[in-house]
Amino acid sequence: MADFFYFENISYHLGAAGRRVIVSASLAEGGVLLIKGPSGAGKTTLLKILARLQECDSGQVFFKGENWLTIPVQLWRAMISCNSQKPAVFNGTVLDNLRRPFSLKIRKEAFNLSEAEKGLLELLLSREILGQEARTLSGGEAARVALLRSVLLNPDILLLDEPAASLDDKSGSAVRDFLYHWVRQRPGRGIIMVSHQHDCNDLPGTKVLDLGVQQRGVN
Ligand SMILES: Nc1ncnc2c1ncn2[C@@H]1O[C@H](COP(=O)(O)OP(=O)(O)OP(=O)(O)O)[C@@H](O)[C@H]1O
Repeated sequence: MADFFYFENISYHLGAAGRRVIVSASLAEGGVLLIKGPSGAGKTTLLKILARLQECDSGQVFFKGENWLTIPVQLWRAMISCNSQKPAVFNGTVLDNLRRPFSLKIRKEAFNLSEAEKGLLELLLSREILGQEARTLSGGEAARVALLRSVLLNPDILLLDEPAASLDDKSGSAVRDFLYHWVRQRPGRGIIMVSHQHDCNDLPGTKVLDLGVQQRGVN
């Protein structure tokens, strides 16, 4: 389904007087869109725009046929969940951190402990980590906990900024397996991911938007 999620002529500047980027691309249901390009090409900025955390100069985004501006921003952010390169870690244990957004979110699902434990194991983290102070986690552990927190909230689309950047090969591979399983596990999901990993390109349903090569992306 080509019109599951797409953006048209999204235009933005890199910094106050920086280069102008104009991009268009689409994401199929069950698919993955990889955003690539050199450092400073505007990959993170594009993710923030799609998450409605930052304004663009012009352009439109459509999700399931609806223009983004017709959807309240809080609802949009619940459906289109963004994980930054520097994951937010709050005071309290890992369990507190995983539970935290359930008291704030718009959706009605309750926190599911067994789903959280299953996710931890799939991400090569032990159940015992639930009792650990979240601020004592390593960078790679914190990144995986933040990813799990987003997934437990059951978004439609995950926007991920280099989810495997701080991980060793084994953990990075577990994260990629987890994500590719997640996106196909239920209909109505998709992933847009900034990634420098080359091993994702060949996976079925994966498209690449290269901000270093072209300003107008794939359609
Ligand atoms: N809030 C801001 N104010 C000023 N300049 C900014 C701001 N945000 C981003 N930039 C600039 O815009 C450019 C693109 O930044 P962005 O983080 O999108 O790049 P990137 O492609 O994700 O890079 P990297 O691969 O290094 O993470 C950079 O030159 C950055 O300094």
